[in-house]
Amino acid sequence: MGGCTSKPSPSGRPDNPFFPGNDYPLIDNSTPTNPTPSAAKASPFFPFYTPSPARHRRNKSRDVTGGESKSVTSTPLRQLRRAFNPPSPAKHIRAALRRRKGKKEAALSAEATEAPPPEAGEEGLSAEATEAPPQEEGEEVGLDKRFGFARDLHSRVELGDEIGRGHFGYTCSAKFRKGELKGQVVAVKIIPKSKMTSAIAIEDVRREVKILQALSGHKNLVQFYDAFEDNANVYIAMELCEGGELLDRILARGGKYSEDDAKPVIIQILNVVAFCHLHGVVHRDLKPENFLYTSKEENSQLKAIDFGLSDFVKPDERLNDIVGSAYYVAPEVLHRSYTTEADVWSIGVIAYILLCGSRPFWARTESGIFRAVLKADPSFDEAPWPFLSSEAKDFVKRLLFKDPRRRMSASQALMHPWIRGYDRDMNVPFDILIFRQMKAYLRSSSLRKAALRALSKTLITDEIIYLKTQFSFLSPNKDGFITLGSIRSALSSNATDEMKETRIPEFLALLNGLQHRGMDFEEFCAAAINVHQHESLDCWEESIRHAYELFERNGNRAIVIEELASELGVGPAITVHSVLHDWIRHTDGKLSFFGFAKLLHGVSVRPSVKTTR
Ligand SMILES: Nc1ncnc2c1ncn2[C@@H]1O[C@H](COP(=O)(O)OP(=O)(O)OP(=O)(O)O)[C@@H](O)[C@H]1O
Ligand SMILES: [Ca+2]
Ligand SMILES: [Ca+2]
Ligand SMILES: [Ca+2]
Repeated sequence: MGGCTSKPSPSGRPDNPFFPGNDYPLIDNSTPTNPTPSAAKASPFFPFYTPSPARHRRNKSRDVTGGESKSVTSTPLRQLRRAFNPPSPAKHIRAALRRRKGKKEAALSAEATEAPPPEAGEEGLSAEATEAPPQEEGEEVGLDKRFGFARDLHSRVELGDEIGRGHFGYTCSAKFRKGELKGQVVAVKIIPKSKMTSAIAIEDVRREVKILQALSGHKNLVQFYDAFEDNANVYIAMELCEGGELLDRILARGGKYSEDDAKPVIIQILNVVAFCHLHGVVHRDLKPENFLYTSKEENSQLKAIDFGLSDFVKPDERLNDIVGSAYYVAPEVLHRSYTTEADVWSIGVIAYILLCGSRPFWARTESGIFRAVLKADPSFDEAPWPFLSSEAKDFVKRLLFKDPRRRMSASQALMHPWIRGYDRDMNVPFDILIFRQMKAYLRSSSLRKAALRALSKTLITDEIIYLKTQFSFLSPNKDGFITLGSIRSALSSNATDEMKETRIPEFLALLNGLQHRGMDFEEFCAAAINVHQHESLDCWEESIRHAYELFERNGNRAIVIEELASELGVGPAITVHSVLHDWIRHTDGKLSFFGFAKLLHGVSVRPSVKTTR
């Protein structure tokens, strides 16, 4: 069964992912962050970056609060200059860029006049918009903009020229005047306090620094040095990356990378993102602009920057605020219930762009893009896709599964056949997804455990290779067993302080089913098998039939509805019973094939949702 391949992307919709592009960008007021729609447009902390230059034009003309600064008004040009082509037909990125540059002014004025009224009820986005809680007027008056950072920037650091700009701040080169880093040239990101017009915006900056500080040390993450403040600004001193943004390299190449050139880029991105996820951080703004090269050299190291939209997430928690950049945003973010997999989607978008030079989800307006993200399947039919390896396509498709439960995790992606052999010395980090699976397994009923054990006998080679790697990570003493102690020591090596102090104890507490015993590889496979991912394989039907046969031989038993209900943790309601009726075979009272399949998928116990915005 080892040769089983993936299915083509689910419900392969052949139609064009373009939509008539005259929708008003609904997202503007769909997040509760925003005090009011108009204030949201004026706020530089508006958490969603529109790809449409039109909005910035409108902002400018409509902005009566004076909240627009140089950095925001400079963005439309930057984004126009940097637009990718639509996916269909895939065109050479450079040619389109040249064309667009010529038409820039015309396009700007045309699009600026193109703002039709909002469409009601579309995609649920406008419905969600009404959920935005009202924010008190004049909140800014009482805002405490003290961060507790050092106030002696100017005596310790000499600021140099501006080297970059974003929505929130600008970045300068700088030099330490004294101390350990004396003479060292660094980068200082400067975020004006005048832009922090809400408690949430202030909290975002606080978190940006905290996360950078907590994660600093990974080779693909910008090194943090120190944070400062004065009455006007917050200053984040970090490693200077002199090689420019990944986006510029993509554009300089004309958009397309050979498979072998794309691999090291994607590996570095996956590496740092798997690290973030293990440490409980979702980046939420992964895009080629937010990866910098340390030097101009072709194979210099890539560093993730800009944790301005990042957040902490506990293993069991889901986030619900809609943030990110439209082209890269995952469907479940738009549905307001997501966790680490949302970052993996963004990496899928980056991988798609690297390999073909076009965006997988494209439209002329924000709401059009969102519709494409939610509904359209990216095209793999046009050049260069037919000429790329099937592994490359499978890889990208598995990052872009709309169902986050089917999507690969970052660690898993590093083990995908397309890149697995590329870097022999690669250390694949522990997968947070395995942890979630193990936790769920340890808490499930003996019947479900037996079902999972049967299914794990149908794992394919690629799955086994990945599970072996993860197992050997967790059982460093090589005695063939995972224990709480072995998990602790595996996670502690290379862990950040934050990880050691809070995260590892949290992990261990959730795995307390292992308190008095070990777990061998066979059981680990049952614990870690991901039913939703396994289901996306071509051989699923065959696989589950075979698993049921095994389960019939040594796992199935007579069960009554009450017991089943309590095993599943559902109440004794009559409606539940009528549902569970089909799960039990009438002839002998044992679990039916239907019940077996249902049991494998588990009952979805509603996870806690973190509400931050
Ligand atoms: N460590 C660094 N070394 C060199 N340049 C940097 C560094 N950090 C940031 N920059 C430059 O400054 C730009 C803005 O930084 P950053 O993306 O962190 O700001 P932002 O205001 O959060 O931007 P955004 O609009 O993307 O949210 C980057 O795109 C990059 O060009
Ligand atoms: Ca950025
Ligand atoms: Ca940012
Ligand atoms: Ca921020």
